[in-house]
Amino acid sequence: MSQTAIIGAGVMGETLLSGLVRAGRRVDHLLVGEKRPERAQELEERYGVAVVGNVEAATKADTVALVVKPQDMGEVLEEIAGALRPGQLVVSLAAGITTAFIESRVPDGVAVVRVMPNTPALVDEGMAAISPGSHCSEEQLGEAEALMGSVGKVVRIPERQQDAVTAISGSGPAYIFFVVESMIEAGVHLGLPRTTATELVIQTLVGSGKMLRETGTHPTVLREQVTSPGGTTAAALRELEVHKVRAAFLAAMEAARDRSRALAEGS
Ligand SMILES: NC(=O)C1=CN([C@@H]2O[C@H](COP(=O)(O)OP(=O)(O)OC[C@H]3O[C@@H](n4cnc5c(N)ncnc54)[C@H](O)[C@@H]3O)[C@@H](O)[C@H]2O)C=CC1
Ligand SMILES: O=C(O)[C@@H]1CCC=N1
Repeated sequence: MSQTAIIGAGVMGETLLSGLVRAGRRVDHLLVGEKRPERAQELEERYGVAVVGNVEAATKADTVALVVKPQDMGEVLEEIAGALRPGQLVVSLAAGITTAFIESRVPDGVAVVRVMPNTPALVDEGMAAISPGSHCSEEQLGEAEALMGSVGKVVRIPERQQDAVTAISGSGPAYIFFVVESMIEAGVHLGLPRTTATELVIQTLVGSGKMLRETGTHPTVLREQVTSPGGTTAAALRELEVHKVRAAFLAAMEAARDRSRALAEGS
């Protein structure tokens, strides 16, 4: 069995680590590189995984997953480049960072795959989009697909779509949680106990998500089924249109896409 290293074990690094462990990956086939000593200790205690220096992780692993912030990527690549060798696979989960950026900092023959994951991977319901770099074989892309497939769904996309994907599914869970928070607050304003409002909103979200996935029916049709002529839903949706919520979603996701592009330029 090949060795996989995860360099940068914050929110997303631990999400991947925990998913691999849940999927049955032996911890002695995993290595972690993590800068903060207290975090390293926490992960060693929680998973029994070896936390080692980045250079050791990169040397021993066949697949190296880079899960540091985009701003830290240059420093990490500089540190591990000398330890990398042709045939290894580097999988980057960082927003904005292009395969060309990584390829220009690692030895020739190291394959690179760019991934945009999301946090529902923590409950094996992740959505990841993967794009191969310029010297990545079908087998190596398949390895990255299997890595992310252990924590959810995976799609292959051209790299030029990665900034848009980051805006939709990468950041997407935050928008959904924002809507959930807003609906709970509204319930409290309408006089419901907070616990009741929370239970109502979460189950409504889960039920609606399940309907979308299991019926395959278009969201517009599902929305129309809830909207009785002259009824309560029509009254609410009219307010959302008056407040330009649809336009706000478009502007928000354009801003996220633009921020992903800017991260590639190091800002
Ligand atoms: N949190 C999210 O929802 C998503 C995050 N991502 C990407 O994942 C990457 C990580 O994001 P988060 O986990 O949220 O950030 P985070 O800040 O929680 O984790 C980053 C980790 O990297 C460690 N680190 C920093 N420099 C290091 C170095 N030189 N060597 C070893 N470890 C180092 C930090 O100590 C920290 O534990 C980012 O590039 C982000 O764009 C992608 C999709 C979703
Ligand atoms: O906010 C961010 O930059 C990262 C990338 C996608 C989700 N979180």
